[in-house]
Amino acid sequence: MLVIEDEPNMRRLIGLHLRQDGHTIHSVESLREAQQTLEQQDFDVILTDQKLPDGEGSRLLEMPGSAGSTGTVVLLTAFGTVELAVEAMRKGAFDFLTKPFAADNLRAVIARAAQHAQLRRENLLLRNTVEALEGDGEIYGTGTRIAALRELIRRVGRTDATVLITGETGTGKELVARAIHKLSARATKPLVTVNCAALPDTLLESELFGHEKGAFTGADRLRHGLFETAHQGTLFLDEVGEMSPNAQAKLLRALAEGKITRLGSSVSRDVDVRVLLATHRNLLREVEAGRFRQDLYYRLAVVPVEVPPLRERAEDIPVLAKHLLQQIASDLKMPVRTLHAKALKELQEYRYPGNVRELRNVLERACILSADPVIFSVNLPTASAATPNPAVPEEMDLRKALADWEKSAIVQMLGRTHGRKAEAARRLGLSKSDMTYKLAKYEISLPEEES
Ligand SMILES: Nc1ncnc2c1ncn2[C@@H]1O[C@H](COP(=O)(O)OP(=O)(O)OP(=O)(O)O)[C@@H](O)[C@H]1O
Repeated sequence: MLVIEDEPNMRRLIGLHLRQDGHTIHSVESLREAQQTLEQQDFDVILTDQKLPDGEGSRLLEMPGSAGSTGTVVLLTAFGTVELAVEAMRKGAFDFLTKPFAADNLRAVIARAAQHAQLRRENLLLRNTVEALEGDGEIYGTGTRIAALRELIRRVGRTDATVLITGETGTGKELVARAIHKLSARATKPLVTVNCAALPDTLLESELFGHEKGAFTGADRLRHGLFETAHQGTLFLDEVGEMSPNAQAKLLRALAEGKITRLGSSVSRDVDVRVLLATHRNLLREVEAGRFRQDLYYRLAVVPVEVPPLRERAEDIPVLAKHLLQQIASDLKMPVRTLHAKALKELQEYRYPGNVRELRNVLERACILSADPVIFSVNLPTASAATPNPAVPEEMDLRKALADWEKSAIVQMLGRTHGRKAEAARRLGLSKSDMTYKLAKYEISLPEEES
């Protein structure tokens, strides 16, 4: 609790009564001191005298970033100023007490205020839990790579380390972030997620760090940044590779010093936030290209967690597919479909440029289209199926990539046809002379009798 009262006797009396009820109390004597304290720290309940040496206590309700928005405010008013108190309640004060008051009265009002603050906190928590329940949060998979990932999550979960989660799109990076948060000591505090790619530069900054009223055109009121919202909890910055240099500099400061500054403000605030980040980019390459700050990279990459692409863990597909089919059935309110062995085989041979998210889409389509409770065949996008790795990197030599792919397709097909050139050419849709030309071009040699 924060108590703002300039009369020493009254301050002592209030402290005496409330400490008896187990409240922890911080006292100040003026509005100015109160504001400074509130800039550094949040309180559940704020009990303020209305008549303070430097102004009216109810002004706290209007000050940026203070009482009204973060704590439950109770006003102490002199006898005869009840109208003032009622007006303050309209502005968001929780209750008021008229001096002189009975100790019991004080304790009862503060107890209710504390309960209100507690409810508010629980409400926030509940909202987080509901969000987390959207998926059951479990990372499905039976393979060794998923087992290693789970083990790593368990280890970093217990710490407060900044974790950089990398992996292709749809591999489950957000799921990993949720799992880490859930295992941490911050699990009962908020997990706040921001997609850095979804917001333009300046908006991202004000979203993360907040802004004061009037900080820029359109900033018509104070806004708390998500760093403040995530106080004592976890902030998950998705697609961090897309951050502008400006935002990167501010993020670096927040991580290095544990302080943030709202746009348009000169006051820096302490924040206690654990940061998790994800990107589908190779950040080291972004550093080399001068698009990502090196100092920030080294701060982020303390504990890298890599989520492997789905095509490298086909052994996980049976379990994942089963789980996703149940999820789909419940989402679409339809009976659970099962997979025929043939369909499962098709799924395990596909390369999934969109990873688990794509697997889910494929299954959802199959569920909707299949009249049978058993899915015999899934409709996989053939164009991508024939492409070696459709996730296009930041820069590439397309001609070389195509040549490599062509060579690899020919070698694979020759393997399948046990080196029979004519058969391989037929299956690849090539003429015999084309095939001869390409074998020479790629220096593919065949056993004498076959070539
Ligand atoms: N191992 C897994 N077990 C269960 N569900 C998974 C698993 N991996 C991914 N999913 C599901 O796949 C979908 C995509 O996962 P998620 O959003 O975490 O991917 P992402 O890597 O963060 O994607 P992006 O890079 O596009 O943000 C989600 O619905 C998630 O629940």
